[in-house]
Amino acid sequence: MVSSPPDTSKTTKLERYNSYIRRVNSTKLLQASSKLLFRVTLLVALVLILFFTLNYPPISENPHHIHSKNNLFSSAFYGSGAVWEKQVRHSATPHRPNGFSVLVTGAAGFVGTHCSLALKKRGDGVLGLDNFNSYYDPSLKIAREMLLGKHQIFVVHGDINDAELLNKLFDIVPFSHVLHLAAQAGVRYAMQNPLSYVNSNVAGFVTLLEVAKSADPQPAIVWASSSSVYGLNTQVPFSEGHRTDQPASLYAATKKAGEEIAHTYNHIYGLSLTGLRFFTVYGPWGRPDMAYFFFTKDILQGKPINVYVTQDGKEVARDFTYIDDIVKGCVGALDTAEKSTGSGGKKRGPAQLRVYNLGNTAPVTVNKLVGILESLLNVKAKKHMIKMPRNGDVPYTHANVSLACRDFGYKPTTDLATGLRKFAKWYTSYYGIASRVKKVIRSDD
Ligand SMILES: O=C(O)[C@H]1O[C@H](OP(=O)(O)OP(=O)(O)OC[C@H]2O[C@@H](n3ccc(=O)[nH]c3=O)[C@H](O)[C@@H]2O)[C@H](O)[C@@H](O)[C@H]1O
Repeated sequence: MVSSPPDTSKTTKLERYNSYIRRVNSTKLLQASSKLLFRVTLLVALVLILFFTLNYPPISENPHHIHSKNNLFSSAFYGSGAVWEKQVRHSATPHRPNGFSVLVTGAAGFVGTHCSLALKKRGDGVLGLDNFNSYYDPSLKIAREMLLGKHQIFVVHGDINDAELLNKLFDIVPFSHVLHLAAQAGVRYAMQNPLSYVNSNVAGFVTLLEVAKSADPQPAIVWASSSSVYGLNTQVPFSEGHRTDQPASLYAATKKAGEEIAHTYNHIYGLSLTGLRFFTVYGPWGRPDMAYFFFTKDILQGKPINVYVTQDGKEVARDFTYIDDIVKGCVGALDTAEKSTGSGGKKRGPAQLRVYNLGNTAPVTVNKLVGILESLLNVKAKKHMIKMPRNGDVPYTHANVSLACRDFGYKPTTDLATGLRKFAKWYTSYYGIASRVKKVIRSDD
């Protein structure tokens, strides 16, 4: 018996129909998912655009992006655009007849903040520039920036090595002066991170000078050199004419290089340049990497501190200089700075080239400094007297300031005990521990 083939016509139809439905469904699914994908991509793109627009420079470089949104003057939140330019121009515009228009580099730094406030207070226009690097706690720099913001001083977040940004700032503002304080500071850190000194103190300085020499008008430049350039010099007190060709640290060597570079730009392009050799500056809003600052912190926390003595057991001393005296010196140097003589990158005649010591003229041993802190804080320090490590430190500094006195009346007026009391008062209030350290508060009443 021959069996007839089974009737598959029904099942075949059904299968075809099912396969058709599957195809339709998968096409629909494909269309739906591509729509979804398109919308998600659009959303991500929008979020990214918003993120990068609102966070220029990037968050990693702009740690205070959250609080700065609401403060017109507290941050260069936009790296370009009409609003940003308006802020730059407004901040740099003087508010007194014949007032200066000063670009302050390192404006969120210790000396930069104090100088910016002093200049603004007397009616000069001040524009800050700072890269907010993390050499020490950037939150302190941010707090300083907020203080500047309260006084209508705008700080651009940027680096002195960014020639494009510098050119842009000079395009917007015809700066009469630059107070150049941005630098890699710290004597001993140079052994850990030597290239950061070359990058900021040499390359950054040259970048700034390159822009300044081409600017029209060329600004007069006052900049921070350092007492450390005296290095192994043994003649005291240190005078500007003494030898400075034996730096003891790379920090000192880069500051000395800055002085030579200043000579070159003055010689070739007619830039007016004044270098100020600061002597161990201290005070409120100071640098946490400096001994007086971290000694205060450690003493209050009951931690031991290392007090250095020389290799032959002698006490180490510094010509500690209070910040207000340094500010007066910086302002005096700006006030007496002559105009640069060049234009369009060409020298038109000889220009001013100066170097001054700005110190206190009264060296104090580090041991004595610790004694003053102990009495202010009412805490006994756990002192370890150890031999000064061979890391670039010098045993002694002492400034002769007669040149600065002659040329702009520089006369330091704050002794170490008075200045440290002001520092300790600020420190305990800033870190919210004033009530624990009653003596500081009482003594300032
Ligand atoms: O005039 C300058 O041009 C420089 O001044 C400052 O350098 P210095 O004078 O070395 O200040 P700072 O470190 O506070 O040490 C103070 C004293 O404490 C001693 N010191 C230091 C550390 C320690 O643990 N123990 C100690 O005894 C140490 O031996 C020293 O005797 C700036 O930091 C620098 O950026 C630059 O501006």
